Amino acid sequence: MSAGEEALRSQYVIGDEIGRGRFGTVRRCFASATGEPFAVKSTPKAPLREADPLDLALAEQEPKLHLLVSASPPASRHLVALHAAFEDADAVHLVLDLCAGGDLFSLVSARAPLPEPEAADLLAQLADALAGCHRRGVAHRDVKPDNVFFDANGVLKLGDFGSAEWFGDGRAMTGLVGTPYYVAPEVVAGREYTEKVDVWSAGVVLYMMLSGTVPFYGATAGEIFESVLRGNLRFPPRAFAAVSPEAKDLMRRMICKDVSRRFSAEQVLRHPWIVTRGGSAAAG
Ligand SMILES: Nc1ncnc2c1ncn2[C@@H]1O[C@H](COP(=O)(O)OP(=O)(O)OP(=O)(O)O)[C@@H](O)[C@H]1O
Repeated sequence: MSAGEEALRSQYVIGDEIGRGRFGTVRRCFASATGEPFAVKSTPKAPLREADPLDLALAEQEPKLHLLVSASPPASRHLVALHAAFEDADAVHLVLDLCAGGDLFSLVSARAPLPEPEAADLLAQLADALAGCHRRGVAHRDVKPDNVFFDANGVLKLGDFGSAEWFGDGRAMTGLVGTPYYVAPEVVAGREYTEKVDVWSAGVVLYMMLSGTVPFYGATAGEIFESVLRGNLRFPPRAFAAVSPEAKDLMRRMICKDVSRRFSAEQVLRHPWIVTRGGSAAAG
């Protein structure tokens, strides 16, 4: 057993595997002292070293950036908190909030289009998570439904800081990271970019919640990138006839090619459609 796994097992009892990602596995675990449940994400470094030096650099950077946003007091209650990290030459083990309520990908796959009050409530929680990250100088860079989780009480938690980057010293970011349907055009274009790439991706998530479709698509990653670069945002009546003008207004301000005009996460939180939670009577 490696030193990291041994240190992990000295404080946590390891349970069943919950899931598997491209490089790592996620297992249930329990704090030995209290029995409190967590999730532990373990990423072995050997396959990463063989795959791509950028992937290895990101995996090694993940705990630092994740800690920066979730250390007490957390930047937002809507971030998956990192409780402990164990690292050695072989692997990185991250002990995380257990998200027992599934993820947004499963929710939209089963139920989209969502009613506007529900979509607005989810986007408000996501924007709060992003505003918190951005205040601490961290861009997530892979906002998509698969990385948006729910805890056992249904509270939204943004997770997976495996693509995150620090921009806190005002430096511009570069590098093609993210996921084709959700990635911002300035990332695809290979230009320098800012934390507003996360707002574009969150806008695509909103479009997905309200219609069950994505705004930019293609048969291959290359075709999707071309569509993203054109950035021609449309609301086909078949999917959007029942969607309010206020929701469309917010999507236009998030999925906006001109970065200087694109909303920040804080501006999203102040938009009338978010403030009134999609016009729901419960808003206050
Ligand atoms: N904190 C968590 N609590 C509960 N389940 C989780 C948690 N984090 C991840 N999972 C689940 O574990 C699985 C693997 O997650 P992981 O983040 O390692 O990979 P991925 O995002 O699916 O893939 P990749 O990171 O390679 O793009 C997913 O099915 C995810 O739903």
